[in-house]
Amino acid sequence: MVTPEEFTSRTFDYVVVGGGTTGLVVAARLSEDPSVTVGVIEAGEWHTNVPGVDIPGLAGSTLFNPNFDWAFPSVPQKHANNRVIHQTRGKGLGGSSTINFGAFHRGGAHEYDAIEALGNPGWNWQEFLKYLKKVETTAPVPATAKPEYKLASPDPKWHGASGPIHKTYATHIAALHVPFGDAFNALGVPRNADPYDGNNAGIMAMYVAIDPKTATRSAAANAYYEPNAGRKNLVLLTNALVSRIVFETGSQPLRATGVEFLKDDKKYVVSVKKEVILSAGALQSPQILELSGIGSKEILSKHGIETLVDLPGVGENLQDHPYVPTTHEIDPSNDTLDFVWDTPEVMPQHLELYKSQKGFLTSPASAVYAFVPTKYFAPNSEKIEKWKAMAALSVEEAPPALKKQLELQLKWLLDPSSGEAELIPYPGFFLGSALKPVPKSRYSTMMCSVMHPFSRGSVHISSADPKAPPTIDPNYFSNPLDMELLLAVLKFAFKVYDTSPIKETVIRRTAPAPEEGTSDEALVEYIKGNFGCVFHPVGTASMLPREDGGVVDPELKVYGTANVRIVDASILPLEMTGHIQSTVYALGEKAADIIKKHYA
Ligand SMILES: Cc1cc2nc3c(=O)[nH]c(=O)nc-3n(C[C@H](O)[C@H](O)[C@H](O)COP(=O)(O)OP(=O)(O)OC[C@H]3O[C@@H](n4cnc5c(N)ncnc54)[C@H](O)[C@@H]3O)c2cc1C
Repeated sequence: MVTPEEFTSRTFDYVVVGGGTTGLVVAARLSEDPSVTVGVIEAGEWHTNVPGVDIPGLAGSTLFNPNFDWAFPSVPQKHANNRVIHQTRGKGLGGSSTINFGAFHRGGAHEYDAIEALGNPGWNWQEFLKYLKKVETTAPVPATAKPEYKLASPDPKWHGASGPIHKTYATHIAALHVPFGDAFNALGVPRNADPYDGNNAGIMAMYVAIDPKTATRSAAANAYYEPNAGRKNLVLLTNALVSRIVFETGSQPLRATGVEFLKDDKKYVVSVKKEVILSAGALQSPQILELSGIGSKEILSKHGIETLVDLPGVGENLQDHPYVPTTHEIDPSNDTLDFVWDTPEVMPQHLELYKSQKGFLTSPASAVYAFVPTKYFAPNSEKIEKWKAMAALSVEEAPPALKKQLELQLKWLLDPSSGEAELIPYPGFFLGSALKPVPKSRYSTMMCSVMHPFSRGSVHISSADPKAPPTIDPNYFSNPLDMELLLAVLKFAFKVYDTSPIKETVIRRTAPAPEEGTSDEALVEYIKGNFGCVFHPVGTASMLPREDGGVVDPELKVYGTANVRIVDASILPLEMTGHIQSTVYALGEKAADIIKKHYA
């Protein structure tokens, strides 16, 4: 780490904006060549030796802390009683990989192939698979956990053996996860013994990004940056907010010559020789583009910013996974995480246990996930026909660019092997919901989520001031099909709780409480009042043809520029099933190869 004066005294070959998940992948890979210089600018700190970051069971404790979380609000959501939905984004070295919940998952082969089908040659499942494997080192299934899991039999051919991120199965599994697997199975949802082979539907145990040697989080900062921090050609500047990209006046296409940033309220510019790589994440890369004069002319002129490239796709096509929890009180003999809230005095014992890599703190709370195709969560075939008609109408009414995306989503909705809903059993009362647990009672919560929402939102600057948070409008449920689907997933979760061997332990449903009403209308109100997002925003600088609202081409180059690329989750044109971090790391790896090849 250096001072801003030292940083700006150099001209770097590459300046990476945002030392987050993808930014650090690209910086680490490009600086493998000692003749290449890379400068990384990160707005937050380098969080080292922080229990809330390192200890898997404490994931979530950094949320809302301004040192770790940008904690953006959304605008009031007009299709959800004007609620403001919290948009957590990681702040600090490693970005969101430093604060996320560690689930290490993959999309389905069809979702990666769709990226290619939307106009991006070379961005398909086979190509992604190469990089998904490059990212990871896979630990053997822990011997202690094997009999309990009964789901996991990974085939090494789908898994990486020597990448920087360590992935393992959780060593501590709440006993309840096993009967949940059985209940899903009883409802027809098949077990999937290795969901990493391109078919990710079913009920499964999920890998987590944890180094099993230390039982600590494995993420961008400790996997991609720390081992390379000693490289002379890799220079990191923290606590510096990038305000814009500086371009050569009159250049056509626009040529970036530097990056402007604020540190301790002082303005600096660092020079760049080859490229600027924007990796500020799906909510802030569009912000920096707009502050730099790239975006919709209409939006830029409103804020007094000269339009250098009129690119209306910037900040549009925002998608995320909306989720809603349902909670049941269960038999008090169950071992759940509720003790953390009602008997906090036992925490020191658990911290002690953790030192010998034992106990719940070694693992994320949830170990079993279900990705459920429509045919299982739809109540009947008439409903599927209704959803099909709604989706077809959305395709018909969509502008030409969006039509191509929605056509794919319609196909997946009807595909018996595409996981269109996610259900995550959580052993305890989930404090994200509005209700409060009764001390000494035990609970089980199911997170219910829709994987390919038909709604589209946007993120744009709210001001020309780089310190002003962007205006984030995920526009949840603007397409009514998303509410229909989420309602059906919630009702499917009720069915799971009403199926053996879970049914036998349930005392009563506490959220939504039956007294609040059991009609669809009442449940929709419950969803509106209690839903949140799973923090997987994508699409806001989509890799698509320019005429389809694209912001970057298949080489990740921003249209209208000579040397600015975007490498982060914003370039994914369509939301993926489940948890996107492994895909995001993989796209960072692929981007680094694209850039290296370009200059070879
Ligand atoms: C709370 C939470 C839980 C999640 N759980 C999971 C999970 O369990 N499994 C999973 O697969 N995925 C999960 N995700 C999603 C996943 O972590 C992200 O999709 C992924 O990390 C995004 O990577 P990125 O590189 O696009 O952005 P980020 O990793 O967010 O990086 C962006 C970086 O840019 C920096 N930055 C932004 N603006 C500026 C600026 N102006 N100047 C300088 N720096 C700037 C930020 O501080 C940040 O470090 C979760 C995300 C969150 C937030």
